[in-house]
Amino acid sequence: SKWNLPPGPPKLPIIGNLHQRGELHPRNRRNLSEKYGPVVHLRFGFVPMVVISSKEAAEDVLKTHDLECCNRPETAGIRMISYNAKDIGFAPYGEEWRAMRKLSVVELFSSKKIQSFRYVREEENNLLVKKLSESASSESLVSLKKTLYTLVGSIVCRVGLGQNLHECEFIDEDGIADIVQRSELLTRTSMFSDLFPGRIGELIDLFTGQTKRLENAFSELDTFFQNVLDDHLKPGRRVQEGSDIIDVMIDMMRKQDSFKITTDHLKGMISDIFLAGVSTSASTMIWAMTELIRNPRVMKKVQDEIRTTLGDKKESLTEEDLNQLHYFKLMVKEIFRLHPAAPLLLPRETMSHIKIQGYDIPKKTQILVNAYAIARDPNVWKNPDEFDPDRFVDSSVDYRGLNFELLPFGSGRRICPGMAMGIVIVEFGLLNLLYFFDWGLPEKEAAKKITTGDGVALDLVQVVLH
Ligand code: HEM
Repeated sequence: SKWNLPPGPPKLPIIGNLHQRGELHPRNRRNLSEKYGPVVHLRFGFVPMVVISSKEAAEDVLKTHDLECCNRPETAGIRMISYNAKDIGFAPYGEEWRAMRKLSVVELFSSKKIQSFRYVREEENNLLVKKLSESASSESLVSLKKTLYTLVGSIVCRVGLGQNLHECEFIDEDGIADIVQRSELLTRTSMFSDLFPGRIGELIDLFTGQTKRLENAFSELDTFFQNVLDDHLKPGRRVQEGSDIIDVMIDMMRKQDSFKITTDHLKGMISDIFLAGVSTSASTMIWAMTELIRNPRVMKKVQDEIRTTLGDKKESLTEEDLNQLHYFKLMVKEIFRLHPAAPLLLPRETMSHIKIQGYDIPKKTQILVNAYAIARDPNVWKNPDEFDPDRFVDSSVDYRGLNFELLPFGSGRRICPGMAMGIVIVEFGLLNLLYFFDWGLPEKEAAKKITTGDGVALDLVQVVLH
């Protein structure tokens, strides 16, 4: 080749590196960079791909070449849940993406909006504390997955979609974890036509039944999104928390005073808020509780700080209580480092030929920024696999997109717009769990485990009222 392409494993004819797909699993990703360096070239079928695993190379892509990369709805499942890229997360760079993102920032994520929904987060957390107190007094085990998906789902659905899950007719509050996980299955399901675009790929998917399987999985999600939309379209709808972003979009659609908003844009927005908002925050909290239960020294240090600072007598907490805590916030930062909810960020595609760390990256190459490997790079972090919030005591490294060794929310033009909301949901939820309760593994039986994100976290745990 006339180009200096990055190194990578040898490619077989036609399939390329398809037989090495497992290398892209979060736990294996570091192996790839250990063998080939921080910029690795792969090809899955006909799709060329570059995986970035160092902070310098990530900075090159996300800062220097930000404008030359756009997000890529790379699989059929993602095209479905993004309603053909009519959402924010997978919309190509352009006017529509800009308008949708701006809408979300003004109507959902501005600091004024986030502040004004403080009472929803406080109410939902109080409800959680009440439920957990009942589990504690009856000595029944608690499922972290069910508890935390329900907490985050209730907050996100109330704030973003105007749905109070405790009264909702079309979704059960305890069913949130299942529905989100079904969507994750959709994003993970690989179709032949994703790797070999064209008629032949589509026919093979049809004959092997993959198309049908994907459509079935999507249909349940789509029904939920359609119900949310129908609820907004009902004449005389009872608006509990004031009009939300979907009301605003419907209004804009009727007045035709913006870009041409279609039902796909509305469902794309609902899908983004629900899917991007719920599983990210819930899985971060599950990992925080898992690491704390596994590391009693850190658990004690965090709880001592919380209980000494806030005193022992509070009946409920407010978000202001978070401002007084220091070590607690370092613990959350350490969780964002060890367990980034989107380990490969959102896939990008080069819109022109660029150079990363001296390597040529041709136009239309998929770029995956391996935030997981970067946050565990032994050249940057001491004992990178250890859960140790103390590493941040004298460090100014932060996770808000400016330090490329720590990118749980991404960086650049596509940085997570829900970051401020996600942080407060995670921090305040954890604060309530740690202030009011003591946590441990069940005494006799082994704790049930769940696979989430990059590994196996705890699910069933024991809770005791402090
Ligand atoms: C702990 C919580 C969260 C984490 C760790 C997280 C992480 C991320 C990451 C890594 C990205 C991709 C950024 C990139 O590729 O550079 C992203 C994008 C996005 N996130 Fe979040 N997120 C969280 C919470 C939320 C919440 C609460 C919402 C909405 C309710 C949300 C909505 C979005 C959207 C719409 C995008 C796509 C942005 C675009 O492409 O322009 N996120 N998030």
